[in-house]
Amino acid sequence: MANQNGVKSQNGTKKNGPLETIDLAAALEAPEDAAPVIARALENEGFLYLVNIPGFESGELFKATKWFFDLPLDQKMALARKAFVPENDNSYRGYYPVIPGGHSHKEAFETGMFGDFDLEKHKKKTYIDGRPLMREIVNEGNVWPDPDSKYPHFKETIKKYYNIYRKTGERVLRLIARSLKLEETALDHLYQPDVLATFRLLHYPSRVNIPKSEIPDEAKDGDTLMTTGPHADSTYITLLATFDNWGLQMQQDGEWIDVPPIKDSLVMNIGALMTELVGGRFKATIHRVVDLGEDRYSVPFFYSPNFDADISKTYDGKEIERPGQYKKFGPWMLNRTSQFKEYATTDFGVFIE
Ligand SMILES: O=C(O)CCC(=O)C(=O)O
Ligand SMILES: [Fe+2]
Repeated sequence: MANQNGVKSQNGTKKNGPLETIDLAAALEAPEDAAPVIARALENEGFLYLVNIPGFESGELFKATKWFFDLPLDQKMALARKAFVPENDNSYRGYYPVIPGGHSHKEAFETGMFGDFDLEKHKKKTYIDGRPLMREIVNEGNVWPDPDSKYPHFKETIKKYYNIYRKTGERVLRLIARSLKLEETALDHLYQPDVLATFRLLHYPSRVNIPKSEIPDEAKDGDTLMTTGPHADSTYITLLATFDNWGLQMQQDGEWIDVPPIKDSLVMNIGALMTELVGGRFKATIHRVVDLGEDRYSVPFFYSPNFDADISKTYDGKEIERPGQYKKFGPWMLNRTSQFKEYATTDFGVFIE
């Protein structure tokens, strides 16, 4: 397993195992020092750690996450997306249960858009030939467990951490803009009025006690049992709390390398769209999650631009060729999302300019 103790690298920044560690509070004080370190980490590993993140305290988020998944299944299913419970109204946000039979073995609770966005205005759904509008699906708002439950602060806690992750993403993107020799705020307009991001609480129940013969081959790599198979993330940047869990591994030179837990850190990695927008300069590194015999919890935030953000050109103005000729972020992202089994039966609706 990788070394969990930080070692000093030559430029004085701390490396934890294979990865660079960015002290975010210090990076905000001296962005000109941090920006090149971030760029180098994204070019070389595609992963790094953020620590000393203003406002972020993983224990509080873990408590809320664990509380949610400990709810009885019927209370969680009351929040399930329409694809799982047809009488529910929520198509995009909410809960999805474990879908047995694949490499991906997890339940999730998803929220998004808390910023300045007026969700009430967007609650209504319009149908064209029986199909909803894509824009309204992504703006449908969040669903919440019964407010009379024993954990009345769940919604406030999730909202608080959504905003901490979002702010962190914005800060890191400014450092990335700087590292690309752009104005620090050059990319900000892509993230207003709010990001079309997903904040996902995850629980991976362990399958070690299930007979091996009942576990699908796609979840096995020799003797290693996976709970999420090898993949690259789709969008811009992923910010991920792994709490004190091992299990996350990234691929480097054909080897699987552990990404060990570090207290109060967020692991950050790059998605495929960011790779395209920076002309291939940053890596969308393949990673997976291994089942180590215990239930695992994690909380990623898939930080993305807004629905209408133009993704047709690189940041230095070169046309991007991609299948489907998607020019706007929203339809591109939903097409990609529908390729995951958790969304395969979801109708994301009709796209109108
Ligand atoms: O749970 C983790 O540690 C990683 C999750 C992940 O890779 C993903 O959701 O894309
Ligand atoms: Fe991932």
